[in-house]
Amino acid sequence: MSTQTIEVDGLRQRYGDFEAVRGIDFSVGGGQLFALLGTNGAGKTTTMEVLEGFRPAASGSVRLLDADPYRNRKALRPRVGIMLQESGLIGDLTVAETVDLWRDLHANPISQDEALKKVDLSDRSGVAVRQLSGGQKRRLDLALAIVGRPEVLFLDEPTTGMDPEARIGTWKLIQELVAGGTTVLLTTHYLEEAERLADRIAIMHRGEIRIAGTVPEVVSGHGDRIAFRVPAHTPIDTLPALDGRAPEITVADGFPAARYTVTGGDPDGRAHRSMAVLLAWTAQRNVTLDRLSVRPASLEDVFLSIVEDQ
Ligand SMILES: Nc1ncnc2c1ncn2[C@@H]1O[C@H](COP(=O)(O)OP(=O)(O)OP(=O)(O)O)[C@@H](O)[C@H]1O
Repeated sequence: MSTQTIEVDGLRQRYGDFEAVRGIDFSVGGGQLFALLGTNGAGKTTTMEVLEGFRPAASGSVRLLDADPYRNRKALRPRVGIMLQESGLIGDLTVAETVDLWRDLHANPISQDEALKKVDLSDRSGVAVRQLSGGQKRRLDLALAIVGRPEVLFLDEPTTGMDPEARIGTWKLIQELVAGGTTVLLTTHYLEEAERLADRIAIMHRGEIRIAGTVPEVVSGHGDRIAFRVPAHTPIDTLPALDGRAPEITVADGFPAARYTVTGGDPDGRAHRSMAVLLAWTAQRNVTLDRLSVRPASLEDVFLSIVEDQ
């Protein structure tokens, strides 16, 4: 018996000759939220579809609630909530009728009122689905996914198309569900969403998981960033190499801007030693650096370094 609610070992998936998922491993414990991030076409939805039982694993092993999700799809269905990337809502039904239709599929659903309240659609209950905005349809999709009190929730880009207020409301709801013990697998293109919600993340690219862990684990080891602008006409070709790297120079509004990535060489102080070298250079030349900033690598920096590194 597995202690993990979701377990993926060596999963591979093909469409004809094209291998969309190339041997990935991850697991998600009960009451945890795991976020799959990645480029378009990285294989996130394909991975989720295997876990949802829509298709068998071509190779490798996938377990959901200690069962094979494809073979045991019928038995697992009442325990699982699914919010697909594209919804299959019926345009002629009202919001309330749609929720009731889904409630009828479950043994112990939450009430219609509660479902609509959770996604802030109570005032739209009598409106035909076709008249909802894109963001409101996403919220209805979420209500349908949680109506049966699922133990595991699959959310494929849940907040795409939502305005900032709806997105924050949705994050709050997801956090409440996780706090109540629901296990969530989420895909998203919003790095902030993953940072806010996820216990652990994985960044996928071209069918592979390139890095995984908690957000601090994922960004650690990717160094500090030093950035600044210098006055026009400063001899930037004399800027020192820091941590063995020349600066990346761009010109914005007529001012040369420099950026360094500092990854090592200063175990206890990170960018401190590099900063000392840089400030010595400014003192020698009597140059004042404008908008000088030093910060640790962000999730976006790590994401871009993975995507740019073909
Ligand atoms: N039914 C299909 N037939 C053929 N190829 C497919 C099919 N579904 C997906 N693919 C291909 O498999 C790859 C992975 O697609 P998938 O939808 O899993 O990616 P994703 O990471 O979810 O992307 P996105 O962020 O754009 O939603 C893509 O190159 C896609 O074109």
